[in-house]
Amino acid sequence: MAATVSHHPQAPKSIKALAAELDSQAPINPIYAFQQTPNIVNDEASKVEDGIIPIIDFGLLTSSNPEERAKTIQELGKACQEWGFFMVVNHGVPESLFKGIVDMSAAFFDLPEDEKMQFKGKGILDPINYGSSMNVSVDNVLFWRDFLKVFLHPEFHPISKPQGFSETAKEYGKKLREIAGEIMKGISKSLGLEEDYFNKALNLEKGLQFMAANLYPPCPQPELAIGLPAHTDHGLLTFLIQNGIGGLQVKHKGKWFNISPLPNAILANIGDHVEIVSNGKYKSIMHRAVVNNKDARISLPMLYGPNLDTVVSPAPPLLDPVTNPPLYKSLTYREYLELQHKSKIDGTSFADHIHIR
Ligand SMILES: O=C(O)CCC(=O)C(=O)O
Ligand SMILES: [Fe+2]
Repeated sequence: MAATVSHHPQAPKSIKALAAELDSQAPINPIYAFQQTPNIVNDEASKVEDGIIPIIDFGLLTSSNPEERAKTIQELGKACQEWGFFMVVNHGVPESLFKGIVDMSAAFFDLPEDEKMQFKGKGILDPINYGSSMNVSVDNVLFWRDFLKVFLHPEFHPISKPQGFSETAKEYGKKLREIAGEIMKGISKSLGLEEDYFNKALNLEKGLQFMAANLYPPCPQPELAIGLPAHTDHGLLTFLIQNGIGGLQVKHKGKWFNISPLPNAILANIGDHVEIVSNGKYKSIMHRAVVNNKDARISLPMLYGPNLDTVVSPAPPLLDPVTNPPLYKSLTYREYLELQHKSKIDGTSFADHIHIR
């Protein structure tokens, strides 16, 4: 099932091409205006506030001073439990590398439509996948977004255009992978598990890691469209950077918050597979992307997950038959992704679908 707007006969090849054709007065076609509940964006927009989310100092998390490290692990655990989102600072990734990957992604979306189409994917596990929208196979709607996904690990998949993209993606992927590994050790310890628990149980050495680039072109009627509907991320950790334009909203204690990351911080969130392994102690948090009528927004999520063929289950050392029985079914990451892809986006965390009732 091709995840592209060309699926709809009346639609142009990408949201970028559509946005370029529309003038600012053009009425938006309802196929871009899907919301899980009618007018969710309109109804809830007034409740959006600027959120202050926890900050994790990566230098302290990896400190050789045991007290500093222990204190930061505690803060990390609190951030996972209360927000599911946090900003990583003092991470050592040079600003030039952030700029490099943002610029390369912008250059990709600027390629002629026919050249981008060479990378059109067929399924969620395609290592290189360019398209628009989300689950075109099951949702009768399109979202105001074009995307590119590239798998970086356990195998690196080079993409031939634009020139220099692959080199930058490789370097960026390697740096973020090191950071993800340390954060997973911290999360493991914060749950009371041994530091290498996730690493060993989920075979993270051969874990899936991919980058995505999302382009949200300016939209003439942003209040009627949605960039990405509310969802949680699969996998363990997502790291997000953006081109300085806001649009991410996170649901916290029943309210939507606008998130504006600190410059050069990496915005991190935990995914469904941390929720499963922690047996629900840390929840994967709903988030969505809204669009605006002025600036093109680029966001770059990097997903770090288990090995595709490893079964993911609640961690046995955390369980107790009476006080903490397993709440989630055991599935391989691959099975989870395939099941999720067959399901309609319904505004719930997909982890809820494998909840043992
Ligand atoms: O664009 C954003 O800020 C959010 C992107 C996102 O949630 C995703 O790609 O999963
Ligand atoms: Fe997401």
